[in-house]
Amino acid sequence: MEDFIRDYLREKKAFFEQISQFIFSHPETRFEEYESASFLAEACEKQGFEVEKGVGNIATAFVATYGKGAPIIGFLGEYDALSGLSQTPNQTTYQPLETDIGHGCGHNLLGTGAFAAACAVKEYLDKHSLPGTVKFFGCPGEEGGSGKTFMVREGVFTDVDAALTWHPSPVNAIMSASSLANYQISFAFKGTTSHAANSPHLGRSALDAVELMNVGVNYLREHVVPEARLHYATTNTGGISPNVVQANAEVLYLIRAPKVKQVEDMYQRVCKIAQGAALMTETELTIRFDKACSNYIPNRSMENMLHDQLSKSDVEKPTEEEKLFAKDIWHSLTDSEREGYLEIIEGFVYVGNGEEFANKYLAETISPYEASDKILSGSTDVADVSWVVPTAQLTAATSTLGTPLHSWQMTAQGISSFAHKGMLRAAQAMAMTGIQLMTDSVALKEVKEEFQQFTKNNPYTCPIPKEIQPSVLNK
Ligand SMILES: Nc1ccc(C(=O)N[C@@H](CCC(=O)O)C(=O)O)cc1
Repeated sequence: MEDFIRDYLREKKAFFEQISQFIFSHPETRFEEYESASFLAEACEKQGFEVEKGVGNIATAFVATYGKGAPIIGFLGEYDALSGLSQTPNQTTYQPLETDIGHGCGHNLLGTGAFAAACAVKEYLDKHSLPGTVKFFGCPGEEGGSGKTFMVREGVFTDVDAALTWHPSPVNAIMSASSLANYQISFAFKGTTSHAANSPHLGRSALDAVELMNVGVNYLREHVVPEARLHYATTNTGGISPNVVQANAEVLYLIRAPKVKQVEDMYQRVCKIAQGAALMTETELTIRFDKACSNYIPNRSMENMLHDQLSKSDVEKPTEEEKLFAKDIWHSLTDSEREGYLEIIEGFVYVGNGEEFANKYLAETISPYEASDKILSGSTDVADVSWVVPTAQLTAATSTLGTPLHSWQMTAQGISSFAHKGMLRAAQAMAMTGIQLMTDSVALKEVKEEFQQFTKNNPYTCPIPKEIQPSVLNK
């Protein structure tokens, strides 16, 4: 089986690279991934999958299905990009492009790798006339959108027995840690315009309200759980004229903590601060819930399987050219980024002291597996899938050690030959685990029992209120 998967993915390397390149060169932000989603969906159709578009009431979400009956194994693919992260690929200096959007989190690789895994499983099922269904989930809006959380709420994953996914990074490891739950909410203040010099007493400044709210939240930070994170972006400053009192201003808050309940409590307190700011400035406050996601629930049985398969994965060694490119990327990082390279990979649950990386810029080894009880300081909507379907995720080395996510260097390496090798390594490990789950009923049973054990005592509630629909980025 291993040989079949490896050979299949090697043979189709150029095909998958071209898909990753297409997504990379059509970067689109949350819920506007029209080009990327149709390209991938069409590729699924051409491979013989049946495609249902617009699932979960999201235009850029889709499910591609192949096969018959149980078990149903799902691969989760993302393809959204980020604002502010455009960069000329394969360059080692900062060279943003005219378009502001770029693949600074490697989702062109993520989506394509998961698709490649689904294709490899399909080929294997075909060859051996095996029962079972493979599904590729086209999941939009991971960045600031929680697309999968909406999809979970709409029942898109209901019939799936197990789900697999991965994320690009500088190392090969099993992402066995939890992640932070979060809420994203917009606070809009409405005041009264006025001449800022002639009649300032008649104006009521919405911008003042935003500033006072931010000051209030700065004081809140001292009194929340230590893992909590509170970020904000001022999405409307009210205009560019200092001599006009700003009548409309808006701030978007991202509130994170290990548990949804903790996020909810902080959210209630942030709302009080916003109300206080409105009271102080005599402005009117409108609160709009934007999106939310849960904390990630690991499945140890599946992680063990995934680690065994990842350890069997085999890709071509880095070339001299790739090593030189990586060296230049390494030197483009700041001192703190280089010094903190271990911290970054520990965030992906790399286990070790880094000694195997001495004088190296690219990881070639597979990290030992550890059932981590850590909580990553980031969030992912894969978390909501993990509450309703047994889920496991790995990470594969696609970038130079020290490369932070959401950096121009991450975009710069997004379609490099090394990144594509990592993408195919991830596809191999996921496909082999998928087949194992489909053919070894004892293994699947163990995975499902562990999941049921958890859900029995921890029922899932979607953190996004019923009436909230996905929305595009406020540009
Ligand atoms: N394996 C990973 C999965 C997600 C991320 C990540 O950066 N996620 C965004 C998602 C934010 C959101 O939930 O809106 C973040 O934490 O800021 C990082 C590594």
